[in-house]
Amino acid sequence: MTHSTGTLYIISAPSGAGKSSLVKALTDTNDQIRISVSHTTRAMRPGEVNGVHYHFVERTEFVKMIEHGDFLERAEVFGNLYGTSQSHLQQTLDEGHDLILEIDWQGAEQVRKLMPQARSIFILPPSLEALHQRLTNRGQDSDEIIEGRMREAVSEMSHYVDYDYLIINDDFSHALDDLKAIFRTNQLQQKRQQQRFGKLLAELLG
Ligand SMILES: Nc1ncnc2c1ncn2[C@@H]1O[C@H](COP(=O)(O)OP(=O)(O)OP(=O)(O)O)[C@@H](O)[C@H]1O
Ligand SMILES: Nc1nc2c(ncn2[C@@H]2O[C@H](COP(=O)(O)O)[C@@H](O)[C@H]2O)c(=O)[nH]1
Repeated sequence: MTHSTGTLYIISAPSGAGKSSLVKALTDTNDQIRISVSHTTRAMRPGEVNGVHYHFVERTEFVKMIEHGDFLERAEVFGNLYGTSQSHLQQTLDEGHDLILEIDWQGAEQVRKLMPQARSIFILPPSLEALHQRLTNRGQDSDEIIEGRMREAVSEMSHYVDYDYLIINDDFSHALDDLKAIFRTNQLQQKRQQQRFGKLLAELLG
């Protein structure tokens, strides 16, 4: 019996493109996939729960965690610090679960260098107008914050070429089908590799 580790997925998108909504819908129907909970110094939004949406920490605590080498990757995004803690990451993969990191392009670059086997997906909105509308409709950020995020959107989107897969989130259910297909394909490939490895091992061991 061979043991298969899970796959690490990086998912990036400009703020408001629908990344978290798609990831939540995906994991609601697939219990093999886990979502990494990042640390952030951003203020908590109404309805967010500490430890569920993020680990909300003060900047001083975040800096201490950097000094202790606690982060796999970290970045300053829209004036706040965000990072992926190393703890639980390898354990989750070793348990055979796929793990999703919802991180920006700077974090994605750092993870690719450390874990080149990670698969990466970029999500684009159908247009900048739609992106603005989604940020407004979400009703969670002030106009000033929304304008700041819109200013960063084009620069964030220019990094889509570095990713393995590109999804356009126009119609939500179509985008979700695309996302599910990526995971299904990778899970099949993993299974095939596992079977080949098992066969090879059986041959070698006689
Ligand atoms: N295909 C879609 N059509 C219309 N609205 C959508 C679509 N996908 C997501 N939304 C809505 O757009 C808003 C932003 O989505 P979401 O919070 O998932 O974005 P995000 O990329 O995770 O943003 P952030 O990076 O800021 O966390 C939400 O209100 C969500 O319901
Ligand atoms: N490099 C990292 N980027 C992260 C991480 N967690 C989230 N993010 C990025 O921040 C923006 C804004 O998120 P919001 O919750 O404030 O809307 C988001 O689009 C991600 O790209 C992380 O751990 N590392």
